[in-house]
Amino acid sequence: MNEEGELELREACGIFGCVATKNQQVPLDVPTVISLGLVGLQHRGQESAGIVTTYGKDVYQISKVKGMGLVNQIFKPESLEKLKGNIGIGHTRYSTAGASQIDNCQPFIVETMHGLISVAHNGELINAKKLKRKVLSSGIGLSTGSDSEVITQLLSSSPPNGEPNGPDWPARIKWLMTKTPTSYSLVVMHKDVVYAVRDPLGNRPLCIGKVLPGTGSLPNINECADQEAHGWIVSSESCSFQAIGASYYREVEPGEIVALTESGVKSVGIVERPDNGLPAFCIFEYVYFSRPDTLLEGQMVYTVRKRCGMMLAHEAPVAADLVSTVPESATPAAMGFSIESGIPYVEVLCKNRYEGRTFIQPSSRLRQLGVAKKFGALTDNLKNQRIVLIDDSIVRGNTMGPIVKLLKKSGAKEVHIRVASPPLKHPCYMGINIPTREELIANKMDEELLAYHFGADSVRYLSVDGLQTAVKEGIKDKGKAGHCVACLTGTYPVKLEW
Ligand SMILES: O=P(O)(O)OC[C@H]1O[C@H](OP(=O)(O)OP(=O)(O)O)[C@H](O)[C@@H]1O
Ligand SMILES: NC(=O)CC[C@H](N)C(=O)O
Ligand code: SF4
Ligand SMILES: [Mg+2]
Repeated sequence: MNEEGELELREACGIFGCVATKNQQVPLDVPTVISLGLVGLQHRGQESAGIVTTYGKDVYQISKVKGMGLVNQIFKPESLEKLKGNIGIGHTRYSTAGASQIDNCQPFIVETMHGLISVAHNGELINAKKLKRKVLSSGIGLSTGSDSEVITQLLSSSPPNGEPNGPDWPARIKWLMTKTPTSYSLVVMHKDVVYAVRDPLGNRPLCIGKVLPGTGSLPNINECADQEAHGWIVSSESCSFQAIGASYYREVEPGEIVALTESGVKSVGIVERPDNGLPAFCIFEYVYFSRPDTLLEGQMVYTVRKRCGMMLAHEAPVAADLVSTVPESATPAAMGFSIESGIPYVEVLCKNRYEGRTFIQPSSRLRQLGVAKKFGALTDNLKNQRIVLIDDSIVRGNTMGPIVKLLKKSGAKEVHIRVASPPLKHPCYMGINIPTREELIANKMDEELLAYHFGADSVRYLSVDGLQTAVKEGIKDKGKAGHCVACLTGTYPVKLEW
């Protein structure tokens, strides 16, 4: 909730982990690698960030730096100096549960029977309230409003079969996973291991990269399979690998627990989905949240967005002189629309690069002002032109109205809005703070009314089928892929229990 008491559509957090491999002549600078990794994930969370590191020898010895703000503001050389270790995890946050304040800043650290554990979480527990009651009734106090703290506390209790041979973290993680089906991608650090965990539905992304000696080269993993790793990393998105000189290794599978140690990467368990149904990977990661250079399910997000634009041109054609984008995230879809329709792609809006993403402004008033400050019209390109204007999504409708006004005022003859995703009508309970039903403009107006409201000549959305087809086209094993489309259809991947 913001100060006006309204829920906002926010992005998902970014999580990152790194382990240096043993016997390296020049050891990997793990704190710097993690901070670079988090910069690459900055688009997923801009409220606060934190890094925890250790040498993995003493279960009570860790160093941590956390703060409010952007990664580069928090991790300056002086603060990176404070981080010691050859293994660590990091987080960059957008709050979905618990206020945006330093107490809720991640990674969370708690002391367990076996020493300290640190946890960074992306997602939102669908049954957080129930689990919170469970934790509290077992006599454990909670000090924050964050569901990620609930995860950390649940991991600090022994699994039902006990631990006759010492701490069994995979068993503890599996036990947690049977208590909550979604939504979480986690990095859990204890002593000398980072566990990378993806919930059984695979709702949030998580992938592994191999750090190679030197920087700059990014060979395909098949080309560098024989090269010795300098370290291993795990990240919400592969876009963060490029800055580190790491190559993409593989995704963490839905329900999988992978251990990263100085000896390498090992799958240490998998929790099946209860009904053996398909995964429910968030389709909005493709539409808006992920960076276009990220690989999801073996395909580049940019390519999928382009295909959505092509599909949209096919489903909702219109006679026009040019196709354009509402920058940034809609640009690949606009390219796709242009290719499929044969109408040239021309830029009509100039974006102020110092203005952030509008969704995430802390209040409605600021969001509206934000839109006005964010765009200028490229008048020479649009005078007397019939424009097809592509956006990736319409949520509250704050962005589109002022833009159409600006374009018309600047001389556009017609503005036809084409949206590269279906109408957003239902809330998300899995890690994205989509506004309430009442605030979502698609619940108040159909396409015709929206066109009138925005002052546009027409509005058309992509169909749910069209979006799913565009996403599935590039997935190799189509039979195994499944996506959550709950905010578009109202059908949730699991029963909602509070
Ligand atoms: O209907 P609304 O409530 O206005 O929200 C929809 C807009 O918000 C997002 O852009 P945003 O400015 O967040 O980021 P971007 O620059 O990555 O496109 C999205 O891409 C749409 O343009
Ligand atoms: N966006 C997220 O993934 C948030 C994680 C967690 N629920 C929090 O609010 O901190
Ligand atoms: S409801 Fe929408 S935003 Fe939430 S996980 Fe599902 S597809 Fe993603
Ligand atoms: Mg946008």
